[in-house]
Amino acid sequence: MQQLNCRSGARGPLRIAAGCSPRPRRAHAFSPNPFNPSLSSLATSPLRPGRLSRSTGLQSRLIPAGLPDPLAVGLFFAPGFAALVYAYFRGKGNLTDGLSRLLTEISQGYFQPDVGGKNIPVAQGELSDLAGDQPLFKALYQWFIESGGVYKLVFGPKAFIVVSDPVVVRHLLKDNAFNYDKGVLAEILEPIMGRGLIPADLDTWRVRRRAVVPAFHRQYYDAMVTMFGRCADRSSDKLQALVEKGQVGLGGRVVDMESEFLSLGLDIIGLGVFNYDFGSITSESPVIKAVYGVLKEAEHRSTFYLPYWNLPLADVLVPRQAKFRRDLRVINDCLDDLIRKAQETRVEEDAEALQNRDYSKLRDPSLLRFLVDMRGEDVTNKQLRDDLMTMLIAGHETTAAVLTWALYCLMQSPAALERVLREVDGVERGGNPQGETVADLEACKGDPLGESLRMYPQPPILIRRALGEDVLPGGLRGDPAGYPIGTGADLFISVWNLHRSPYLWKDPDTFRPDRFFESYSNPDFEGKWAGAYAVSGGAALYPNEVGSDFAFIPFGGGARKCVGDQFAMFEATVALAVLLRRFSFALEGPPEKVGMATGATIHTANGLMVRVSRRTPPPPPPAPAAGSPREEQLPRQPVAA
Ligand code: HEM
Repeated sequence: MQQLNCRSGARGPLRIAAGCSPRPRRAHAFSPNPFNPSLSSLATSPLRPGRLSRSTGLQSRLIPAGLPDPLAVGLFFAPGFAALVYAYFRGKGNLTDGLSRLLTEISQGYFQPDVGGKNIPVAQGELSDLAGDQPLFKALYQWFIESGGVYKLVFGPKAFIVVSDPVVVRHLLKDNAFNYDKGVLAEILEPIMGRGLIPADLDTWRVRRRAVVPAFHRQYYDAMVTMFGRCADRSSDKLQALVEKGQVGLGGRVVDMESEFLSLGLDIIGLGVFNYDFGSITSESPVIKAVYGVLKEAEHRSTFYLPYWNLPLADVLVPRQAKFRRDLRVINDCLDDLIRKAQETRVEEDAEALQNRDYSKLRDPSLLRFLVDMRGEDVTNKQLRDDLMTMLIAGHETTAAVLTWALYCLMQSPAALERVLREVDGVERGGNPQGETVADLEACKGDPLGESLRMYPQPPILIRRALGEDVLPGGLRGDPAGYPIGTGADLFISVWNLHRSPYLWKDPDTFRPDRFFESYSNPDFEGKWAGAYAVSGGAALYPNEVGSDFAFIPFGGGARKCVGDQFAMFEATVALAVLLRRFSFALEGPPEKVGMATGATIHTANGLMVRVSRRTPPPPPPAPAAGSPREEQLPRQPVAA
């Protein structure tokens, strides 16, 4: 573990401390973008020890909202040149650090609005200290161990409060959830998702959430599970063909399974959300290319320092912005066409009648159909498009990433894999899981999938911005008086830290699906954290934030919790079951070679290269006698208390 020096009120040439920015909507030009705070594109030197101090809590605004654009543009570019000079004359020669130091001095000199958080410990250092070879969410872990569950991370004139404590997370996501919006994340996503659920302002969110949630109902899931099986069969057939080509003398064929899961995820989300078959498992099309282009751009924006997309004439002057616009147009045209067709065939009914339609006979069971047919929902086409785009993006990479890391973990854990195989061979009885069987699969109830989501949360960081003043609870060993923060304070909820916290989990870095059958508590919380009780095998579909009192938040929690959680868990379960039954997977090369990179989700740095070979499943065991406990058939390894 890297050592960090603590000192109070550090000042001097290396210091970059400033404070939280109060919503500089127009140009928070120099804030690193935390949607994916890897900063890898900025890093020019390896991670070095940073310094921690108690903050003076200076808050800054770089460019006040309301400035005319030409001035904003001038302010936007000028510091870049100045930073070059500054970095040069301060003898460091690192543009990023020079820029950051310069901004600190400017912000401390001229812009010091107060958004609170004065008593929160501050992590300080060069920007390059915070980056390096590893993604930033991993660097955040080191500061967490040093400075506790609430600390401030400062970049130039911006600061983010990093939260890794379940007591504080519960406060942010549940107890005082409506005091927060998505802040910087919404600013990045708004050009793509408009006012879809993720970036939506609270008023829009309330209306759309009420409309969208009923669309995820029992019959819909049954239809989806059948569709998941069909798409997984397509993936299987493709793998089968690849394996047959490479089988002779090689013991299998090396395939990038991450890429296969991305294709599978895209086809599934297209069919489930707007009944559009991308067919990406087997082909390429302009729409698929455009979707990947937009996803890539979203990711790039999340790692880039300057919001070039807000600049006047960016569409003309910045080639990637021009490409982004073209890609967005292709997708929007496709979505508009689907929406138009759905509008033309609209049959209005109330939500209950819609849920009781016979989904086994529906040609279009999609969410779009439901949303268009809902009585009284005079929603604009633009809003519908925003909703669909949001779900397309939110539901694609996330599930693919879960499958990628679940397979990665299972390939290295023969005992866990063996248990999953016994189950999929037994429960499926030769066919794909259907609506009634899928929830019986322990894999679905979360053991391996839940455990891989614990180790590789998607996304690894949630983002919030305070809409009003608040006092964050102190949490474990924090300030007992709590931490007052003001309007505009930006927060990272580090799901990675929470899920790997040594205060919340036994062996946090070990893949151990059985952990969800155990209970865990920590008296150091002095009753403020209820602990995690055994959740698997119970009524919950998967281990979740309720059973862990916000120590485990794979789908967030509270009002803004993921609407697609069950969709995703069913999808991942079916895909895993279908593929594991037909194929054997072995990691090609050492696990470290896989590496980690982060965008909106954690993906591999080098692909998940896997040797795939055919597997002959054993004959299914006899059906269990009515009422016999499942546990007898599926003995589990004993788990240490
Ligand atoms: C394993 C897959 C998935 C994971 C890990 C995941 C994770 C999450 C998380 C953590 C949030 C909360 C974000 C926050 O609080 O800032 C969220 C929100 C959301 N997710 Fe998912 N998600 C997944 C799949 C899906 C799918 C399949 C869909 C759609 C079909 C979806 C749609 C959404 C939407 C619309 C929101 C915003 C909810 C709101 O603000 O009301 N997600 N997701």
